[in-house]
Amino acid sequence: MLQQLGQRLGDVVMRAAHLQSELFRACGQARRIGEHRSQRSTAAPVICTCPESEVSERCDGTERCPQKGVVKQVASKLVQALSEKGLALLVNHGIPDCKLKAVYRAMDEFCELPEESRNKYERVSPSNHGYVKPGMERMNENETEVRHSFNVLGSCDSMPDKEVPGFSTAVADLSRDLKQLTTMLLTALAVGLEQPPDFLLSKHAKLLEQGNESTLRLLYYPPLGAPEPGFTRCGSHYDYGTFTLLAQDCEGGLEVQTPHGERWARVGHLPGAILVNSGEILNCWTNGALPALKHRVVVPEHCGRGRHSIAFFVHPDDDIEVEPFDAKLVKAQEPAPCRLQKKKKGVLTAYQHLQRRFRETYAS
Ligand SMILES: O=C(O)CCC(=O)C(=O)O
Ligand SMILES: [Fe+2]
Repeated sequence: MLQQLGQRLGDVVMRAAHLQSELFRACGQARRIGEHRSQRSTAAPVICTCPESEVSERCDGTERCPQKGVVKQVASKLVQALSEKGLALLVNHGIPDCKLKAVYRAMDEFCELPEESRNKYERVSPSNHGYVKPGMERMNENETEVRHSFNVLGSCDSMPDKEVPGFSTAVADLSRDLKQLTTMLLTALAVGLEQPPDFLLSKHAKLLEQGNESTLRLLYYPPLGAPEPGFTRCGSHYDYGTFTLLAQDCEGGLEVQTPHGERWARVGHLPGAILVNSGEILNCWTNGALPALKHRVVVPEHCGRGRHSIAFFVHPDDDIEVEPFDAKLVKAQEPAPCRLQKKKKGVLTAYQHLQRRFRETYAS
């Protein structure tokens, strides 16, 4: 009898502890991403890219956590998040806020220059490097997209340092950290897909060098007042590459359509987090197992301020082909049509795919 009672008490205590930890987890998650505030917000999975035991004061983007342990912990969470939601919020990623803010400031100063100074750095097709003024790029035809972008390719050196001292230093500092984070994520993704650790890395061997179109894009969306028909910040689209890392200020406006949902949902702002979302090439490689995320940036109703964001578009090396990997890799998936394959003539390379998208979206 006493033994039975003891057992029951033990069970109750265990259950209470379990419920408490569930509650803490749920509260932490909700508090962090503010998902409970609006029905239209999406619950973006939060992934810590530096295990708790490794987080230290010194983890500021230059001090990295040991790769091996991190990769294992991130791998399955990342694959699950990208397959179910197409996105995740990365925390403890090691990229200090001050490096992001330095780039926001550099872009602010660039946008304050007179138009003729800005135009000296204009993007000239087919290169993707350089300044893109408002209205020059359209993700869809019906709306004018009001944003300034400065695309930075690792292999190009035309930078407005004369007009904005420190521009390239701020960009280089951040790019170095983003490349390091990307290396870890590509390794984790490969491991999560049950492939050798360097399976995806080897397809991105020239990241930020000649022969690879990965791009750091600085974005500034000027204040527009209230939403107005015919104008938006960024039309709905999929990113073109493997995945994108996105940092944003607290202005808001980013909306996503998760793979199995039709409605647009806001992504709550989690200070310091970096969003990762899958792009068209990852979608194609995995035959839809890791679907590309449709997203857009709307003008918030209350909009009184400008919005800053930084996107790091991760692309495979130019000559890598865009076709589904071996069927074994994407087992148990419905065969989803890969929209990137060229009819009959074979497959596109990463570079050809990108150029095709640029022809569709850039005015010149
Ligand atoms: O500014 C943003 O938050 C998103 C930008 C974006 O989606 C893009 O440039 O592809
Ligand atoms: Fe995008």
